[in-house]
Amino acid sequence: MIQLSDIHQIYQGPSGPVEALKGIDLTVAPGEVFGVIGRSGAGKSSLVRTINLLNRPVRGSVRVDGRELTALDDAELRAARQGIGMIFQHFNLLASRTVYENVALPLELAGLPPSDVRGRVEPLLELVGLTGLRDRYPAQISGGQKQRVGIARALANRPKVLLSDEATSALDPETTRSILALLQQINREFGLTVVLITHEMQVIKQLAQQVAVIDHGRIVEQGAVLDVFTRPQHETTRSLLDDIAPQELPESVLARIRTLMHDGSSEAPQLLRLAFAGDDAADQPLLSQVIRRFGIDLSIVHGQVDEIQGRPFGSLAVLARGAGESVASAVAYLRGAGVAVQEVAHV
Ligand SMILES: Nc1ncnc2c1ncn2[C@@H]1O[C@H](COP(=O)(O)OP(=O)(O)OP(=O)(O)O)[C@@H](O)[C@H]1O
Repeated sequence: MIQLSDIHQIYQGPSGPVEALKGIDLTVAPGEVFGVIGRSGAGKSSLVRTINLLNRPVRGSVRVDGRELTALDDAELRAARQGIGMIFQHFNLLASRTVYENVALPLELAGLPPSDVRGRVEPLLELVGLTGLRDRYPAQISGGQKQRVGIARALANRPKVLLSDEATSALDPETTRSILALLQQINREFGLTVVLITHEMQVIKQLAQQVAVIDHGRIVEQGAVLDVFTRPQHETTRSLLDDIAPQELPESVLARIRTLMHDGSSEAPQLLRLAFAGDDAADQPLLSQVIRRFGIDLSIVHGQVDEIQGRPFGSLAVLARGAGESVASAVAYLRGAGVAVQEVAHV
């Protein structure tokens, strides 16, 4: 649905050129929710605004729904943009227009007669739960309600793609969850392709199926959310994941592990960090299997289990103790069963 190839963006800053995007390649499949995450200044806004050419790259190709947008003239681009809705962090509503009139605006601009406009706007207000607030002005509704207006307006032209530029960053956690649930409903009901940018892993966790991590204008890691969460490869990904799943063990736990590791027994235990995701690895009694099969002892020293879009995702720190190669064999067995195992050498 979306294909970005070798995208470069350079801005003229006060102290010289700023290279904001340095050769981005990205493919988003139809109907997918694709998240782009990065720290402030990484290039997220520049990237998402490239997809509808609000931001025209200095180099590279932007293909959306089979069309090369960079090759279109102004009129063609305006028409193509009707297929790409967008929502914003600060909602960008017109203060002088009511909720209804804000949602109607893109349809009026597209030249639809008022009766057709009504036929489109009313179901959209119902979809986003704002029918009762249709005559209010933006100043008279909450932030979450403003974003619902933004979503209804973005859907007015029945786009195939929805771009979300930090759409929940100005909202509290509970309102964020309800807006993300609405976006998920829209993605499922209409098969809309969604590209969202965020600096919060929580947003990726709740909504995205695929994720790309952007750092200093480059994609440093990308893949299915479950894979990236269980096997983060890049330092930036690990530090972003820290917000929802701490990558380092707390000092109090490390102190306990040090005591257990030096308790004077003949076999020094090995500290293992296990990360599992998805139904297969989580549902099997893997720990009891390796204990029986390889005759090892396992003590769980730390752990947490969470959920990504209804699928289990968790991490455990265990001390494994066994004779000869038994722990190494158990590690190989766990890896074979889809568990990411990290052998921690120094505590
Ligand atoms: N119009 C501009 N002129 C000059 N530099 C810019 C312009 N827009 C963005 N930049 C710079 O380009 C880089 C990427 O900015 P961008 O806004 O895309 O990042 P971001 O990841 O969205 O950050 P944030 O989350 O803080 O908005 C930053 O160094 C920023 O300062």
